Amino acid sequence: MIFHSRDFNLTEKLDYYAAGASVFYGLYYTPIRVFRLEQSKKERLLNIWTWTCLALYAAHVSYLTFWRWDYTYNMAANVVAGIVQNILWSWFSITRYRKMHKIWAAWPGLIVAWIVFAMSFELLDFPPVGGMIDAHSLWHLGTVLPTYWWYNFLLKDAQEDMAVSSSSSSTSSSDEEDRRPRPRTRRQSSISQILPALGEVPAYPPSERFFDPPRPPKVFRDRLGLSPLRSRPKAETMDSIFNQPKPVVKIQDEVKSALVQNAAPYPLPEGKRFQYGTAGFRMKADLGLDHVVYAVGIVAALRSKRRNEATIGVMITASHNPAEDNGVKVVDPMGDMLEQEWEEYATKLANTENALFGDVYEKLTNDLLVDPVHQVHTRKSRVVFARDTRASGPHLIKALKASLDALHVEYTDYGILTTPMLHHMVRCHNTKNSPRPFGEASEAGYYKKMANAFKKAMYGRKIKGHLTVDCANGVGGPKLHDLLKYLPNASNDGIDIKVVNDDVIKPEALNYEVMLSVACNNSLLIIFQCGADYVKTKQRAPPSSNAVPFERCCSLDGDADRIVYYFIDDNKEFHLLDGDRIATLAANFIADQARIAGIGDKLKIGVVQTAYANGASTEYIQKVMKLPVDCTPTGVKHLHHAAKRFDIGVYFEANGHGTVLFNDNAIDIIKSHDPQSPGQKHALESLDALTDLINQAVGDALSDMLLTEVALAHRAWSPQDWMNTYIDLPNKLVRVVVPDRNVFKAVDAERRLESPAGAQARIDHYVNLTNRGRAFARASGTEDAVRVYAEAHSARDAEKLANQVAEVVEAYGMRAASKS
Ligand SMILES: CC(=O)N[C@H]1[C@@H](OP(=O)(O)O)O[C@H](CO)[C@@H](O)[C@@H]1O
Repeated sequence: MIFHSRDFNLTEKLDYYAAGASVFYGLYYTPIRVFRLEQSKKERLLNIWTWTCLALYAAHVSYLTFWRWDYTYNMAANVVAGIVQNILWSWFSITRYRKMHKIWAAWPGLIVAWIVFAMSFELLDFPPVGGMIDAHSLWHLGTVLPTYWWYNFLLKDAQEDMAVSSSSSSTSSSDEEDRRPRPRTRRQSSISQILPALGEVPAYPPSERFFDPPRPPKVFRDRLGLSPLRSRPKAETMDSIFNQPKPVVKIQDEVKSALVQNAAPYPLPEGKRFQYGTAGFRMKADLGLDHVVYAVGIVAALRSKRRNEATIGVMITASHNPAEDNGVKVVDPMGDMLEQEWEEYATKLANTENALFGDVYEKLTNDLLVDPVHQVHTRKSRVVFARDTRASGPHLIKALKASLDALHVEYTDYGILTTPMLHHMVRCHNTKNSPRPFGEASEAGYYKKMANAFKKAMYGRKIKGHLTVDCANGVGGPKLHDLLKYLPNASNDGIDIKVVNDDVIKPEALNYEVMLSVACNNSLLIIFQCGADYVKTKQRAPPSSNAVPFERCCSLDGDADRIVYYFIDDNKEFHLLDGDRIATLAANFIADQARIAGIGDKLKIGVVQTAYANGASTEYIQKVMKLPVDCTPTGVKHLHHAAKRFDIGVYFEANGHGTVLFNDNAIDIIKSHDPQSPGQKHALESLDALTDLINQAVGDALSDMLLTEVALAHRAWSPQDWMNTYIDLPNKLVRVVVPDRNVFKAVDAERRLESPAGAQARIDHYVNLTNRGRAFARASGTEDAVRVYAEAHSARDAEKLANQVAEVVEAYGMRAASKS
């Protein structure tokens, strides 16, 4: 090997400058990858680092060119830059390897060791062997192997990155809107920086990136040339990795038999078919729900492994259903609803005979957790769970623990919580060590976060009069009493709250719209009319609220994940302020604060509704508030997903489920914007407080209640002022029982029926005959029924249209049953 034997002045300089550039580039890139400086929230840091490195390199070249051609200095500069990188990569390897247990994660550290070994030739110089092979040439020779090795590490690291990103995005539902691109953060993810030739790669919130599921999706494999149709030389190796037959993982016999044995008290009822619906499984608690809950424990265990040991939540509740019902649902790592694809696995397990639990678990492990690259099944599972106050809760928790025990899952039992509190806990657990921790995973942590944010968001505003809160005799009652211990009262710039229907001792008192009469002193007394569902469907205040005219009242549902407001006027007329009203109030308030803060034009604010939203509210948002509105199928999982497309997405179902989501871009802007006036400062601080006050994991009645109070106080609005913003179109909701609701398949965000054939044409016919008429029918996801909604210019027309559509549904339902 001959090195530098024919150097000229110019070639020598080019050699040194190029080598310096390569070493300095390493110094530049290493902290970017190790500390993820490419994330949008670290943009400022990245800019500073870029300019520092450019300045260092320019100074280095200038010194050598214009000052002194100094070999010792050049060597020292390169060695120092190299040592810094080596230390960082070694640290990166140790921490990554500990976390992932994958050999390739340790490659950078091993490459460093190799480079140090090769570099020792450079430092421990010796006379050229045979007058030709000197120490310097051997050092260069030693750098050939790590290049190949390093390239492979970058590839693996990039694939891992894409797998993480794809998991964050894979919550897409199948509806049309969900296929639209998500808003991009300002900077692309690291993969697009490493492999720019791949083109655009969607960027996802950094907070979601640390979960690490297997296997990049096909679109990325194609882009990487990994699909069988491409024939690039490298593709064959990678292709064979991704397209090999999956290895078969055998689950230990003792785990399989524990799954079967522990299930013994919870048999699958004969002739029953369970389905994961709009909000998990929901049914009469004594008709086999314990079997379903047992199966859900297995789903949660699998899901936790799949999401890289993230904590998964399980909530036992049937929300607004009657007291004898119960239900169960799974909460994903960021506190949102279970990814849609997994509902199918939950349904499969729930319908599995006890004797087959071990085999089905083994099959799902092989299908979902194992491929030649990822052996996710060896990871741990972590689950947290809670229940509402229903009498069947403790038995169901026992069933859940039985399956978690069989699978050696690490779990925390939170006892009794509201549904949104459990979602909060899940997100807190999973963001504990992330750049955006959600909070403390305890009840006190939840109350403190909300109470502090409430005080800040109020910004000294006064709340007029007290608020009466009907807790539906559900879990919201005791939890609201606990929250009040942290909230200041009105005389201390806080809020006075009168709690009604907070009896959790009588389980049968929960929720109810059901008219129940009991004998009392020889007379009939009507009790238990309470809860958000009662108020919304009966358009009546619960008798126990005893509200005087214009007093603000609100009702929660059984698990406190939805809320509606209402008041009576001086003619004792009832006025409902439902989820649509809360959405318009919140969106209006937030958009105003953003405008006052001087950041209105930097943020995309939008509202998401379902087909049940009153047409007048949609028109008001679009025409008066001038904000975009998206419509999704029923169920908060759809709304939540759609709201993520905005910087600030406000979503509410008309029945009061909903919240507001702030994406990373919005939070960065709110936190970093430099206020130009005291007004701007106030508005920015209020917005900042709202990001904590609002439970962004899921719709939360307690948090929504405080948000509403803050918005009303800032505007100094009475409930009447709020009501006057627009006039609702009269509407009617009807529940139709048919032999098989599944024959009713809806499309276009559930606004039209695709089947049974001909039904939609009949509905259209009646809608066209009605002044300002709108109507639709869809199968419920939580009850065995079809729901019909109609609105029109007058209450009579709305009622007539609803009945006409209900008749269409009944007729087509019967016709389908007689055919089958
Ligand atoms: C018209 C209506 O209120 N539907 C409710 C109800 O769903 P259905 O699929 O309509 O049964 O329960 C869901 C879960 O609680 C809730 O998200 C939804 O808004």
